[in-house]
Amino acid sequence: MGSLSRRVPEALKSSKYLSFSQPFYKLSWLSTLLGGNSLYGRLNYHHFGLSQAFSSYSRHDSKENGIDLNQYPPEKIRNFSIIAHVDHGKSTLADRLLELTGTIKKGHGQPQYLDKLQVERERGITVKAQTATMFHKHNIHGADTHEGSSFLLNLVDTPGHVDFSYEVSRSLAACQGALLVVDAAQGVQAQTVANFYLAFESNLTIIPIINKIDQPTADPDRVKAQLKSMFDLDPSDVLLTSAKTGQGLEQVLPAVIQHIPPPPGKSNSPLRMLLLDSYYDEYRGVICHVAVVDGVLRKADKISSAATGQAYEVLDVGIMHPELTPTGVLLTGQVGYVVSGMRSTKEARVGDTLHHSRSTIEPLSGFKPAKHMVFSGLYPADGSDFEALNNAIEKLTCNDASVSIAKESSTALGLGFRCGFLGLLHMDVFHQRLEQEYGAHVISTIPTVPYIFEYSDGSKVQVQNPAALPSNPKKRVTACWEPTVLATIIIPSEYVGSIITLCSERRGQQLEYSFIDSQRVFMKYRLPLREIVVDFYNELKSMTSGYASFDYEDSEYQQSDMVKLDILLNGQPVDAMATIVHNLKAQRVGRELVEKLKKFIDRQMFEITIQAAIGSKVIARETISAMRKNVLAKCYGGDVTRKKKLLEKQKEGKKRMKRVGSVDIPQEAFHELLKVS
Ligand SMILES: Nc1nc2c(ncn2[C@@H]2O[C@H](COP(=O)(O)OP(=O)(O)OP(=O)(O)O)[C@@H](O)[C@H]2O)c(=O)[nH]1
Repeated sequence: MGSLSRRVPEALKSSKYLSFSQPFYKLSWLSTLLGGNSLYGRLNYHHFGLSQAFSSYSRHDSKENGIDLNQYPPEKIRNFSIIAHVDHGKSTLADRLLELTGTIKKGHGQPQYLDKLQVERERGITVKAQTATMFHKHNIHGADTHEGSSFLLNLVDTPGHVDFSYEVSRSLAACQGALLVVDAAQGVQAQTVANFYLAFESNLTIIPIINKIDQPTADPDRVKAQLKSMFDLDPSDVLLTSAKTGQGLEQVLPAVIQHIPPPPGKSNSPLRMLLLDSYYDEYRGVICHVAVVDGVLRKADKISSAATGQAYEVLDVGIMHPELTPTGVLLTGQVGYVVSGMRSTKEARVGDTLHHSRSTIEPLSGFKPAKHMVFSGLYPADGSDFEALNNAIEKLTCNDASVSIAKESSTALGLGFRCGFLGLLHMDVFHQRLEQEYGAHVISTIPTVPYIFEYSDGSKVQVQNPAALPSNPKKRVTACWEPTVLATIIIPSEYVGSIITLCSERRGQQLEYSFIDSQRVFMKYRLPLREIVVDFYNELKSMTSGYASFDYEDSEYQQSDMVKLDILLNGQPVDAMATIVHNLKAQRVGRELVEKLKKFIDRQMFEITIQAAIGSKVIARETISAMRKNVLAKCYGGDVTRKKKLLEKQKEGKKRMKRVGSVDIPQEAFHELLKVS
C-alpha cells in the first residue's frame, strides 16, 4: 500500500465549513489534546456485570493478568478511533478487530460488543464512545507473524448519529489516527463528511476503509472516486473490507501500525494525564478514564487535580481489555482507568489534568463544554415521585455528563427539571435510559431551543423555557434571536427539487450546492435550529425513500420574529404546554396542537375548551363536549365485585393522568405534543 494521502484538497481549504490551521501531515498529540474535545467511553456496570469482573480482577496483580505494560513504550502504542456515518459498520468492524486480536472470543454471542447500553442494543446505534485495549503481534516488514513485535492498540468505537458528534470529537483527542469507514453501497454520507473533518481538524492520520463489499449492490470504485473528489484521499490507499464475512480485515491492523504515528508524550517528564471520562460504580466509587500524556502513573501514587487542587491516592489502575484489567501502572501514551477514592463524578471533571501531587505542571487545556441544543422539562408522571425521579436523574447524569439539569416547577406539572440535551435523539435516549435503567416514568414538555430575547428595558436574556416568557410578548419583548445550524445534506439528484422545497419551508438559506458524482448532490444550508429539532430528519428520509443523509454543526444566532404560543384549557394557560414559534407558523402550529389535544383528552363530566393563543389573541379552538353517563352507571346495582373492579380500573387510568385545573390529561397527550413542529 502506498503512503496515505495527506494533502489538503484545494476545494476544502476554501470551504467555509472549516478552518485549517495546520498542515494535515503535522501530527501533534499534544496540540490535539489542547485544542480538541474528547470523551472516552464508559463501561456500564449495570448492563455488563463488570463490578463482579472488576472485583475478581482486583484480587490479582498485573503479572497474574499476564500483562506487563513496560513492554509498550510509546513507539509500540497506537491510539485510533473508528469513525463513520451511522450504520456503515463501525461497531461490527470493532468486534472483528477485538476477535482478531483475541481480546474477545470469536462468536462471543454478543453482536456489537462495545455497544453496551440496552438502548444501544435495542436501537442498533452507538450512543457512547467505547474504548478497548488490544495487543497485536506485527512484523515491521508488514506481514503479521507470531515472531513480530507486540503492539498495544487502543481502539475507540464512536457514535455515528449527529447528536453524538460531541462524543466523537472528544474521543479523537486521545487518538493519533482514525479509520474512516464508508459503506460500499451507500458511499459518502453526511456524517462521513462531518467525521472526516473532525478527524482532519484534529490532525489525525486517516485510513479510509470501504466496508460491506460483500453486498450485491457494493460499488467500491464509485466510493473510491467519491473519497478522492470529496477528501482527496488516494484510491490506492483505500482498504476494502467486509466486517461481515471477514474479507480484507487482515490488512486493517498492519495499516494502523504502519501509518498511524505513536503518541508523542515524554516518558521522563512529570506525569500529566487527561481525564477523558468518568462514571460512578456503587462498589468502587468513581472510575476515571484517562490518557497519560507525559510521565508514568503507578498504583499508590499521590495525584492531584489541576482544576480543584484536591489530592487522591491511586487505589487501582489498569486498562480496558476490554473490561477493567488492573496493571498497576500506566505509561506515557497509554489509555486506561484510575480509581482514586473520588466520591462523586462532580470531582472528576472531564478535561481536567491529573498530576503527581509533588510536582508542579502546566495543565493541559481541557475540552470545550458540551453545547446544549434542545431543552425540555422533565416531570414525574406521578407527581409524588419527584424524589425518585431526582435520584434517577442524579444517577444517570453520573454516566451521561453531557446533559444539563436544573430544577424547575410548573403550575401544571409540579416540581421537575429543565434539561439541556445535545439533540432530540439524545433526549429520547435519556428518557429511555431513565425508564429502563432506573424505572422512572416521566412526562416531558415540548422541546425548545435556547432563544435570546431583548426586553424594552434593554436587557437580554436566554430563554430555555417558554413558560419563562411573559404571555403578552408584543408588549415587552423588543427583539428575538434564534440559534441556527449549518446543515450538510447529501441526496440522490432526483430528489433535489423536493428537498429544496422542504428546506425553504423550514426557513432555510442555501449556501452551497455541488455534485459528489453523477448521481449524488451535496447541499449546504443555514437552517434555524428550531426547524430541524423536530421531525426534519424523518421528513427528509421519507421524501427521499431513505436515501438522504444529514448532519449539522451549530452556527450563529439570527434575528427572528418569534412569539410565545400558549395553550389554554377551560381558559387557564397550561405552562407546560407553552411553546415558542415563528410568527408566520403560529397559526398552523396552534391548530395542530389543539387538534392533537382534542384527540387525546377523554370526555369528562363537563365541557372542555382547548385554545391556542398568542398573548390575548386566540388563534385556534376546539371543544370536547361533556360526558353523559358515568362509568358506574353501567353496573346493575348489586354486583359489588364488578363495581370494585371498575373503580380499580378507573383509579389505574387516573394514575396515568395529569390533572391540570379540573381537566385530566393523559400522558400520551404530552408525548404527542412533542411531535408538532
Ligand atoms: N453485509 C454487510 N453488513 C454489515 C457489514 N458490516 C456491518 N454490517 C451490518 O450493518 C449494520 C450496521 O452495523 P453497525 O456495526 O452497528 O454500524 P455502526 O456504524 O456501528 O452503527 P452506529 O453505531 O449506529 O453508528 C448491522 O446490521 C451489521 O450487521 C458488512 O461488512 N457487510
